Amino acid sequence: MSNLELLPINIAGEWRLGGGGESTTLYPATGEVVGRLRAPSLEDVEEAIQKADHAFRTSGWAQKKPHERAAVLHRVAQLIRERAEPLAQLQRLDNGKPIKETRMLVASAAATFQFFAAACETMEETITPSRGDFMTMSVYEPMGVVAAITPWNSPIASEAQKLAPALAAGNAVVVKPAEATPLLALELARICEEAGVPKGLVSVLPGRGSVIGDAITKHPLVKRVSFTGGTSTGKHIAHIAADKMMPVSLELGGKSATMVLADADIDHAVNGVLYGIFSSSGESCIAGSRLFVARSLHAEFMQRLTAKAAALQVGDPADERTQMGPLITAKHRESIESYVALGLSEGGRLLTGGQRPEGAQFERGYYYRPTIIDGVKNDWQICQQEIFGPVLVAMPFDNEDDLLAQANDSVYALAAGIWTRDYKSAWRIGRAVQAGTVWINTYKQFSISTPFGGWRDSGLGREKGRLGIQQYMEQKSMYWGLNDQPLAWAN
Ligand SMILES: NC(=O)c1ccc[n+]([C@@H]2O[C@H](COP(=O)([O-])OP(=O)(O)OC[C@H]3O[C@@H](n4cnc5c(N)ncnc54)[C@H](O)[C@@H]3O)[C@@H](O)[C@H]2O)c1
Ligand SMILES: O=S(=O)(O)c1ccc(CO)cc1
Repeated sequence: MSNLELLPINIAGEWRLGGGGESTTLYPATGEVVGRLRAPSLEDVEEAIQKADHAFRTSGWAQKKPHERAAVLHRVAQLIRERAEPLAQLQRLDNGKPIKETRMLVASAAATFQFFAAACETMEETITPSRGDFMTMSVYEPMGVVAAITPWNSPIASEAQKLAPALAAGNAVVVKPAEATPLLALELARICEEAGVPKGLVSVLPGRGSVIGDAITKHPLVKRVSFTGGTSTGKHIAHIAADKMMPVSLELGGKSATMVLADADIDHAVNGVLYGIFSSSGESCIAGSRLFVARSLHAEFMQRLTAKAAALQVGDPADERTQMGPLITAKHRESIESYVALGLSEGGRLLTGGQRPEGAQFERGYYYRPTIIDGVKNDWQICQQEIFGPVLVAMPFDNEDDLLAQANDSVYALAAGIWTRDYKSAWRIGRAVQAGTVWINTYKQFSISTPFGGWRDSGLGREKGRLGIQQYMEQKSMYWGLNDQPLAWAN
């Protein structure tokens, strides 16, 4: 497939080859080339941002009545649904996620556009009765050009989560997808164009983060960056933003605690813990990667968990039965292998996995077996660093205080899971655990109307939810004088 034609990229509505170097997208299950493009040059970035700003000011998108913008975004949702299967297959080729999961991601992308279409139509400016002889009004204005910088693990979902509210709010958007997975962002831009988003309002600039991402973030016409990715990149972006006094939202890494109490429904908890860590091959910011099990249940639970983990269907992402596909790249697999070696050298006990699967079907892809390391201590590096792969570390706890002290002892605070039949324990622990999202007797479930984001090193700001649109707008308070008398001094 390496004689594939070079794909055009979208520079402010013009589909053409970028002026930068060639980059290829590999299918992680086989290493085959599934996409080739030329990255944008820095001149292309400049042109895209200048034209996006021009389109923002002249296309009339920001001035459209909200229901008119909503109609276009509803069409985007409709087109995504009509093309759901090809989009799901493209996402599978782009990053190797099993087809069952990519179908869910595509459905969620359509729902995201639908939700923000409705949010834009129903968002009201507020008028408040006020002190004195004036009426006050709080209104929201679009910002101009905003940037969406996304990672490789769930491109269509993270791109929809940024594009939909940013467009709903009336902005122009520059999307910078991850180097490894540019294909979905390009398709989404085509769909937006077809649905009636004005030309020039959306650009897709794939390329190296340290070059293209940096140039976008620093550009004076870029008024906001919505970033999803690693914590160190997020901090770098926050520094640039501070210099520009630019608002940012940062959806970053995690090392989420899953807690199984002594009274948990064991079957459900085993299933939930497995899904929480091994779906998406653990390449998920919210992966439940640190497991705490009540000491009285620990031995039995680990035995059942290990047996089920070892039996998970690892294999071809195109196969409907596959539960775990390959990792994104050979290099990422090497990083996971070195984390496992580190955990074992720290004293962890390998219960299952810890190696590549054997067999002809695994030879070309970047596969790794579901891995569980027990007997760790929460302050070991294997428990503190985000691995972003199919590696679960497990340890017992003695009581609620001990559990909370360990669960909260992390620089990350993105998500947590609690498995218990006792609603009072669930409430107490759920309130005391430090995390942006807490799942009780479930895991890794989402509603577009519920805000999502992290605390501490897991991020700043929230995406989704009714207020998700407001982060793409500047708020303005207006005072209307109602007094016929001249303004008095010093009131
Ligand atoms: N909290 C969330 O919602 C969420 C969701 C998915 C992934 N993540 C996190 O993403 C990480 C994995 O993704 P990744 O490896 O692609 O992350 P990454 O930080 O390396 O890259 C993310 C994006 O940032 C770009 N980038 C890199 N350097 C940049 C710079 N200097 N300026 C601007 N942009 C730059 C990359 O090109 C890419 O598009 C994990 O840490 C994971 O936890 C978080
Ligand atoms: O890291 S992922 O599991 O892909 C993921 C996708 C979406 C969201 C928020 O909607 C969070 C994490």
